[in-house]
Amino acid sequence: MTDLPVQLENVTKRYGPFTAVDDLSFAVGQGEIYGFLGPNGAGKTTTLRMLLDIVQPTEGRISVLGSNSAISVRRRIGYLPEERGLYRKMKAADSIAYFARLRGLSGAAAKKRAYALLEQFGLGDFARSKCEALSKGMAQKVQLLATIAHEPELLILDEPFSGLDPINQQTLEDLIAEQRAGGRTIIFSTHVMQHAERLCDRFLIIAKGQKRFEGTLSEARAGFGRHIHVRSPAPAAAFEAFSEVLSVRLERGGGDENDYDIELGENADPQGFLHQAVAAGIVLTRFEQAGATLHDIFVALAGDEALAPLSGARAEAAE
Ligand SMILES: Nc1ncnc2c1ncn2[C@@H]1O[C@H](COP(=O)(O)OP(=O)(O)OP(=O)(O)O)[C@@H](O)[C@H]1O
Repeated sequence: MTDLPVQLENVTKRYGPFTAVDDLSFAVGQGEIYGFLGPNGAGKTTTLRMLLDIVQPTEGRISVLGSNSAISVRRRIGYLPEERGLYRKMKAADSIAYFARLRGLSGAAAKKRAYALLEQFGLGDFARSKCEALSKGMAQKVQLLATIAHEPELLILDEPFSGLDPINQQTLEDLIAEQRAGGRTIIFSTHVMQHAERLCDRFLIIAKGQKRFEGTLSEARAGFGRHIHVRSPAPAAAFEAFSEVLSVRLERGGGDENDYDIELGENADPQGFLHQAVAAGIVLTRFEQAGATLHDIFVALAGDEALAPLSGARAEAAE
């Protein structure tokens, strides 16, 4: 089908009358970090399981590392499932070595790698601890290390950040970035937009089984209004009267210190906003321009409101 590590064409998955994934197509390039974003029940896990040939699509075609079944190339794939699970009685190092051996490493190489990874990721002291004695976050880290121990060229991580504290979330971000620097291709699903915003080369937003957007952050932003953040003693109504202002949201308020998030039209010039403020004698003690965040885009494209037919600029962004 293609040289791309992952490609889906018109993939649909139905469970009886229910369509979990609806005519979904996307491709992931070699060495990309690809974010898979969607609200609960959007079809992310189902899609990742179809990629891995754990469940079969009702319709459509899937290619993974040049094969039409991930099972035949499983040694080249690392998969972190959404439901975590380690053998409770097995030691941390043995767990990692066990998964690495299943993926083709020799016993000695697997063990050596397990100890090295645990050391590298701050769990050296727990190498001989049974998994049942690890905290939830530590166990998750061990499972992640088991996912990468055989140095797979394609990593598929289902909600890898959930259950990790902020420090370990950062460690995981670094790990994902390092894996990419080593030439690997990574797909991960998440609800947390900040991770995707920082890490992903491209991302896909899915809702109700359907693709809402695929592309880069700047491509997503192009279809959205521009935001500015201002601090001013003036009331919101003063800004609502300006031309090109679509909405004014009070982020923090009180006395003379109101912080507003102001959305301007797509082609509006933020300097024009400044001129209007000066002309109206409005004091601004802060003025910052910002693109829409991935959070804004996600809510607009995958929130309830966006489940109605899309219109205008947002529909174009979702094409
Ligand atoms: N085996 C199954 N039988 C019937 N329905 C299923 C099955 N597996 C998934 N579904 C349904 O398909 C839809 C998509 O589920 P999926 O787990 O793929 O969503 P998700 O995007 O991963 O959600 P979450 O973020 O909550 O994990 C859900 O409505 C779910 O109930």
